[in-house]
Amino acid sequence: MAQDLKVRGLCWGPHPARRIIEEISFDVSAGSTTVIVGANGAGKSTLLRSIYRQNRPDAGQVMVGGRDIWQIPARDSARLIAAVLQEVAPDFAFTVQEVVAMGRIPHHDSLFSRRRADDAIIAQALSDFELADFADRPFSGLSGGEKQRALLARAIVQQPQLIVLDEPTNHLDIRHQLEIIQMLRRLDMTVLVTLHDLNLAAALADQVLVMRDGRICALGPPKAVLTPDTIRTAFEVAADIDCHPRTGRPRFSFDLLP
Ligand SMILES: Nc1ncnc2c1ncn2[C@@H]1O[C@H](COP(=O)(O)OP(=O)(O)OP(=O)(O)O)[C@@H](O)[C@H]1O
Repeated sequence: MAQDLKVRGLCWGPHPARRIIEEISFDVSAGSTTVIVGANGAGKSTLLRSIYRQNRPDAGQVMVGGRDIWQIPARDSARLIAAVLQEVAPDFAFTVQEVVAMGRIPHHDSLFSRRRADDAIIAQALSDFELADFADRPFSGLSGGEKQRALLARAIVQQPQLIVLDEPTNHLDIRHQLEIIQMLRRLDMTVLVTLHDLNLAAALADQVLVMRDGRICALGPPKAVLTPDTIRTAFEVAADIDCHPRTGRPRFSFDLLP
């Protein structure tokens, strides 16, 4: 069962005099998807780091299913939250199957135990992400997009309540980008994801959170939030928005400001 996410008054900075994110509060209801967008350096990845328990917040709370993830053991939070990050260890000395299988570790008593049921979960993920043919190949030899799919598969086999993804469509070709978006829409999990592509954001989001200079500058459903004014404020570009003739979703094109 997916659980809801509540973020309250979250602040973090590398030292007390420099806050990168300030007073961030928002909710993601159980099973829904929130997409975070914003210009380079707006604080998107920094916000995610306090949510998946990498940066301990200076102030504020992150609650998943009513549990403050900074107040429970790391192992318990690993059962609640999976993260797919931009920063990938350059040389995992493991096969693709071993990397995907790592997602099961939070469910085990020891690092090396594995249950028979795990094999079916891992095989399904390898198949869903078109990785079955790569299963025995070294992870380090994969292309950027194949690595990204393997890391997504690892997060899915973790069977978390909340999945946090930082730019998961980076490195992916157009078909794989669309497939990842479709796959994320079908997940029975609460999803928090950063995306740069506003067309993909509008296709995926129940709610869009726009960040600027470490703060929330807009929050709400895609059509209400992704307006020319907000886009101009957040990205300093002019946006034209029309309606996609087939899907009915907003469609964006951009220009530099005069
Ligand atoms: N540990 C740190 N020490 C100092 N500055 C940091 C630290 N972490 C992040 N920053 C700075 O905070 C700002 C926000 O960074 P962050 O990576 O969160 O932005 P972002 O919105 O994810 O950007 P991008 O779209 O480029 O990935 C940047 O200016 C970054 O250099």
